[in-house]
Amino acid sequence: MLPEDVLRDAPSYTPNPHELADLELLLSGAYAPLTGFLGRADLDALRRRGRLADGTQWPAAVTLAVPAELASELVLADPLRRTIILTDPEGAPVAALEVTDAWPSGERSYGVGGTVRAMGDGGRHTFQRLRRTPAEVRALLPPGRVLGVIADRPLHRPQLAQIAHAARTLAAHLLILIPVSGPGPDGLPTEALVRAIFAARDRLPPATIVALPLLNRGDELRDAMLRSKVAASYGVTHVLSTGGTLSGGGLRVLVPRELAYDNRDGQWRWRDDIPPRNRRLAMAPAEIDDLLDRGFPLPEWHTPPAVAKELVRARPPRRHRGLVVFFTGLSGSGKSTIARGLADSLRESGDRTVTLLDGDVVRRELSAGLGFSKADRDRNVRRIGWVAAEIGRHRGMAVACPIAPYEAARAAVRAMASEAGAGFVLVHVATPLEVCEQRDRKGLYARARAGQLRGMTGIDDPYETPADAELTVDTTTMTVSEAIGVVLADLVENGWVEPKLA
Ligand SMILES: Nc1ncnc2c1ncn2[C@@H]1O[C@H](COP(=O)(O)OS(=O)(=O)O)[C@@H](OP(=O)(O)O)[C@H]1O
Ligand SMILES: Nc1ncnc2c1ncn2[C@@H]1O[C@H](COP(=O)(O)OP(=O)(O)O)[C@@H](O)[C@H]1O
Repeated sequence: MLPEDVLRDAPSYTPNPHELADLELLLSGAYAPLTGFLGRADLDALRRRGRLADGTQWPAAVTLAVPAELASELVLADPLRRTIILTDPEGAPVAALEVTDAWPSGERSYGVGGTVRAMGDGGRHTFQRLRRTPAEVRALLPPGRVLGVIADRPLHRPQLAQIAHAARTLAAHLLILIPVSGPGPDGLPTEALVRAIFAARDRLPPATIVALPLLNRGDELRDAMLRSKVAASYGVTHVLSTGGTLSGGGLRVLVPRELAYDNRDGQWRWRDDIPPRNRRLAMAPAEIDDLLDRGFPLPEWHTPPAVAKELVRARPPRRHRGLVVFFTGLSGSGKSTIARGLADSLRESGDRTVTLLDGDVVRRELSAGLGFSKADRDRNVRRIGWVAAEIGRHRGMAVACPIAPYEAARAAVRAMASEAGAGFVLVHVATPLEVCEQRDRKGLYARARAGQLRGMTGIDDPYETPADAELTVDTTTMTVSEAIGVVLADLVENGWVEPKLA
C-alpha cells in the first residue's frame, strides 16, 4: 500500500465511461486474473496469439489512455512517482493505478498499464444493491451447476421458456447478469431493462440477479468470450447462448432450440413439434419496438403483462414521447420560418409542451459571446442539442433551427436526444445556395461576396450535407404553408404526432 502523501500528491484523471466500466470490473474481480490495465507486452501477445504474455488465454484488450502531459509527469522507475488517481466523473477517487508501462497511443495521448487498487467507496449507482462482486455472488450460490444468462434484453415468454427448460435439464441454479453500462442493444435505458427483468422474475426458476457494467467492444466473438470469462468469475458453469452468439471462454455453452407458441394448449415448445397452422413464432426485437412505437399492446401470448407494462413505460408510443425536431440548412433556406410555423401548429394541438429554440434567441441567451468559427459553431449546436434533449427527456417537444453545418455536431445532438429517450427528426432544408442568396434577407451573402464578411456558410465556410436526414425539403418552389405541411405530414406518418393535427 502506498503512503498517504504519495496518494495525495499523485496526479488524478477521469477515464472515459468505457474505461471506467472496465475499471469497475477490474476492481470487482470480474476480470480475474487481470489486476489492472494491460501493458504493451500483454497487448502485443494478445494481438498475435489471443493470449497474455504469460500464456493466459484472454479475449479482449483492457486499456487506458491518458493525456500525454499527465504521462510525462510520471517517473516509472520510481514506485513513489508513478501512481495516477483515477476518479469518477464527479472527481471522487475510485482507484490508484500504479503505472508500470506507458507508451504513445495517439496524437496527444499515452497508453498506460499497471495494477489498480480500489480507493473510496466505489461510487454510487442506480440499483447499487445488484452490483455485487464475483466473490459476494459465489458465496451466495448453492453448490452444483450454475446456469448463466446474460440478459441484455427483456425476457419475453420464449426466452423465459428457454431459460426454464435449460435450468431444469441441467438441474442448475440460475444466475442472471444484466449489463448496465449504457443503453442495451434496443436502446432501452438500463434502469428500464433491470425493471423489465425483475417484472419477469416470478416466471423464472429461483435466480440470483447481478448488474454489472459490461460493455460491447463491437467485436461479436471477443465480446462473447469476454462475457463468458466474466460469467465464469461469478461462478457460472454453463452459459445460455442468447442472440445467436456462440462463445467458449472455457464454459459449456447451451444453444437453446427455437421455441414457438403452440396455440392448441398455450405452451412454448420446439417449433418443429408444432404444426405450422398452430404455431406462432417469437417476435423479433424490431417487431416489439414497432408495436410499442405505434402504441399497440404487446400480445399476452408473447409477453407477460408485467413485462409489457415496464416496456410501455420505457418506450411509450411515439406520439407521447419527447421529440426533437432539428432543422439544418444554409442561412435563408427557410429553417426558422418553417420551425416557427411548425411550433405554432404543434402548440395548437396542446398534446405536448413545445419549445422553439429560435436562432436569434439562442445566440443571444444560450450562446452569447460565441462567433462562427468551427469550434464556436460546434459549441453552439451542442448547447442547443443538450437543451433540446433535456426537453425531450421530460416528454416535451423541442424545435431547433441552427445552420449546424458539421456532421459530427449533428450526430452528437442525435446521440444526446436518443440517450434522453427522445425521438430525433433531422430535417434538411435543402434550398440551394442560389435561392438563399437571392433571398438574402439580412444582406449577409452580399457582404460575403463583397469580401466584407468572412466565413459565411456556403460562400467561404463549409456546409456538410447531411446523409442521415429523416426528411429533406427544398423550399425553392413551395409556399411557406406547404413547407410546414410537408414536415407535419412526415411527423404524423411516422407516429410522432396525432393525425388530427394534419
Ligand atoms: N459567418 C456566418 N455564417 C453563417 N451565418 C452567419 C454568419 N455570421 C452571421 N450569421 C448569422 O447567424 C445565423 C446562423 O447562426 P447559427 O447559430 O444558426 O449558426 S451555426 O449553427 O452555429 O453554424 C444566420 O442566421 P440564419 O439566416 O437564420 O440561418 C446568419 O444570419
Ligand atoms: N417555402 C418556404 N419555406 C420557408 N421560407 C420560405 C419559403 N418560401 C419563401 N421563404 C422565405 O425564405 C426566407 C427564409 O428565411 P429564414 O426562415 O430566416 O431562413 P433560415 O432560418 O434558414 O436562415 C423567408 O423570408 C421566407 O419568407
